[in-house]
Amino acid sequence: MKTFAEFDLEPKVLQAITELGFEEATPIQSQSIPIALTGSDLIGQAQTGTGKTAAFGIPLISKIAREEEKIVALIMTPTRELAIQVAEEIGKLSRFKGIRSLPIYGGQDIGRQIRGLKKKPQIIIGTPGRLLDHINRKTIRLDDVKTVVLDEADEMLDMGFMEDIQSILKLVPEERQTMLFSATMPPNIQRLAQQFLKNPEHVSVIPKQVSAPLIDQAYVEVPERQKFEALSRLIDMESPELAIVFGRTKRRVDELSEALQKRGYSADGLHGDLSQNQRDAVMRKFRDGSIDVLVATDVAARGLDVSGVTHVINFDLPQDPESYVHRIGRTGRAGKEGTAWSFVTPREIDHLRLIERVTRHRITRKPLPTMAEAIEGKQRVTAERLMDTLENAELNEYKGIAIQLLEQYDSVQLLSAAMKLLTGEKKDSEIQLTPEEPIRVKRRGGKHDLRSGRKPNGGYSGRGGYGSGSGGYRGGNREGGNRDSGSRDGGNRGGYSSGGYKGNREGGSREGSSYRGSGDRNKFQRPEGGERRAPKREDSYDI
Ligand SMILES: Nc1ncnc2c1ncn2[C@@H]1O[C@H](COP(=O)(O)OP(=O)(O)OP(=O)(O)O)[C@@H](O)[C@H]1O
Ligand SMILES: [Mg+2]
Repeated sequence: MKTFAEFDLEPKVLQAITELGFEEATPIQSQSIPIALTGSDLIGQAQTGTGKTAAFGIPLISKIAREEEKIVALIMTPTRELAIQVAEEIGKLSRFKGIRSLPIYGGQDIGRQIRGLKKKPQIIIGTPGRLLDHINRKTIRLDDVKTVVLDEADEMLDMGFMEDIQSILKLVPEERQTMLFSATMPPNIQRLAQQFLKNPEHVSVIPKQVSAPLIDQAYVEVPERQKFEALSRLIDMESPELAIVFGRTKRRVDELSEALQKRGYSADGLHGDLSQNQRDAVMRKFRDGSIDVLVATDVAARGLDVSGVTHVINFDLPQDPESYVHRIGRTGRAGKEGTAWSFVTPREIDHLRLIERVTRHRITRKPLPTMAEAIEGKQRVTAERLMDTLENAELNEYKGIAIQLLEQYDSVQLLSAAMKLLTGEKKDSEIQLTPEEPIRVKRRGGKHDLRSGRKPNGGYSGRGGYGSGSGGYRGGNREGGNRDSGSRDGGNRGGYSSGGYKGNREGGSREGSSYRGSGDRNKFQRPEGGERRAPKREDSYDI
């Protein structure tokens, strides 16, 4: 492990890193920072929660001069929440250097953004749709941009942002550095890389399994109509500090968060149909702990970094393995442990097996939590609260009544009554959720490997993320890599018969590995005022 002092960074950047509490660089940071500082293009892949933001943020900030009054760096993210979060981290990293950065995303008052732009930020962090709006209004000019980062590039493609990204990048000078980061690199990413990156260096920090190593992964087989009961019991049994529950559709998320509230849980929902103010409020409440269950669509699957998320629960299985990896990666971050549970209906077992195969990780089957376990879990929490109060609170005012009660009643009886009261038994209100169709396994042509998208012989062979002891990836064997001709983008994704950057992947050279798909998936109308999505995704993958 390297310390940050080993990189050639200016004191003000180092100071900011120290202030953030980072002591050692994570593997992706150790490898990416020196390369990024040279200015070469870069594709960075590393497990969720291992510090990819700082891996591009630190070099990016290092290269900007404080006096600059133009936009010199552009970071694109697929979701608004991620734009806000990345902007925050960039803000913290550039604090002492005095670099200005600004998030630009849909749903926020454009006037406010224009006022922000007048302060001449050097770094813009934005979602593609709103960025284009500003470009069209001429409130953002990209003529001086020297560095572009595509965070979660594969997701941006899946959301149908390809054309927007193309239009944006056409306006950025050719002489620039382009970096692309994600935990997963499905083959379609190569199309983007070939178009927009020049001889990129690949940095992959991926051990055998793609998902982060500190996540305990389990599933329970549960019929659709029993899922809600299973969820309540699971939450009671595990008593998460903070949990994210993923539902498949916006309707599901609405129904689920309402149902959880009805049962007395402190939960709220997040999805793309809420107003930006509502989305921001929910995220704020979750970050500050005033709600402890966030129910969300895949809008929260990528990149979000909320410390204290101990549990991720897939109430519905995600459509594909990439999404699984990103969803569960909301826990087990920055060296902490986490737990991921997935609910699988009997007809979805095959889909779970596919996820296991692609992520190369066995997911442990566990029985449905029993009522007794749920009650025991709740009682444990009550007992912990009680002991905490015992140790930390001022109790003198209560002692008189306590002595009186103890004279009258048996102490065990008395404490049991107090615990019952504190546990706050939940109302067993009847909950009816609209059933979701089971996810079907879709044929995935060729061998799918989430670890693709790197050069065959240059893999990293050290530890994967912090805290993991597993060995690194050595060599590549992506065979053909046809992702899937019938997947969620309507079957027009088209595969690569052979991939390969720098012409050295088995069976293909860079020039020879042409993209064979038709571009139809991007030919659709952009919804009014909204951000663009692929049509297939809209109905089957509605976030
Ligand atoms: N060197 C470091 N030491 C300690 N903590 C770090 C270090 N670098 C980053 N972190 C912290 O780790 C957390 C995860 O970082 P980040 O969000 O960049 O992960 P990521 O790799 O982008 O994950 P994802 O794939 O989910 O987007 C953040 O809270 C960040 O502040
Ligand atoms: Mg990230």
